Amino acid sequence: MSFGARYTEAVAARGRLCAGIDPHAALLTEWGLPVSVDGLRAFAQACVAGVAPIAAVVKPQVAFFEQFGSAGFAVLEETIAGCRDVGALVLADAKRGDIGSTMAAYTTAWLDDASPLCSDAVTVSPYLGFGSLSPAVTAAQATDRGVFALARTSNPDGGALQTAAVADHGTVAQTIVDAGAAVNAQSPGTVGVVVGATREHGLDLSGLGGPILSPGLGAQGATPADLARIFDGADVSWLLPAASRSILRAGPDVAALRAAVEATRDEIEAAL
Ligand SMILES: O=c1ccn([C@@H]2O[C@H](COP(=O)(O)O)[C@@H](O)[C@H]2O)c(=O)[nH]1
Repeated sequence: MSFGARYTEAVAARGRLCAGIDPHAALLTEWGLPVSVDGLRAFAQACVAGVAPIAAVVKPQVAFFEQFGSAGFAVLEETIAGCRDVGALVLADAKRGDIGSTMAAYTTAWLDDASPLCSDAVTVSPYLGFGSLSPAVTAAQATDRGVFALARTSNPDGGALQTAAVADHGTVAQTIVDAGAAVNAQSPGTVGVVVGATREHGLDLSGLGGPILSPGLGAQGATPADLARIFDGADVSWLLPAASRSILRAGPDVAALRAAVEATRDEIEAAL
């Protein structure tokens, strides 16, 4: 089954929400956990129990595991496997991007069945040129996985580059959306794009044919009503709003985490 079909099935069954697993040091402390690998593991296990069984997509933020070195990566491996075991699609938020030959190694790490980090999809940075992502795109097509390319990010600094004009093609961000659309015309849903919920994006997303990951809800200030306004006219069946801290602050109680996922998802559904 193609990634687009797997994604559509997951969202139909569990609702439109990507729940982030972002073990910030401040959250570990709020949860009464030590800022250590043991704390990281306890945090991640609570997310596997409280978030992954009900969210359509979970997005571990790789940076928060990576900061603990190899022991952190071991926890990430357990977390990815645990989330997939309970039926969530795992989108590794690694934001990888490099020249093609190096991109091939990143692709092996995140999208190859033999890798302990293998996920259903991975975030990628297209700012070395969309073509540099070819190894990941080709692997995703061959294995029914996905890549999510940064287009118009949620942070205030992204605009200077991403909204720069490109002759006859709108903006830099629009070229990324259009390059993703060209891939999706061959293999629906393979390429998603990242478009933040924090501001107007100015993009034509109508021809993408793939998921639109929209971070920025909650901790970064965006609301479900903002989503409805910003994506008015887009095909919202592909829209995947994402929230991390605003859900995770409900922990460490597993039932409270579940309730926070459900409440966020229900607010999104009511607004869209
Ligand atoms: O444009 C982007 C791309 C990625 N992110 C990531 O999403 C989460 C957001 O966390 P919150 O706690 O909900 O703010 C985080 O992992 C970012 O690296 C993004 O925010 N914006």
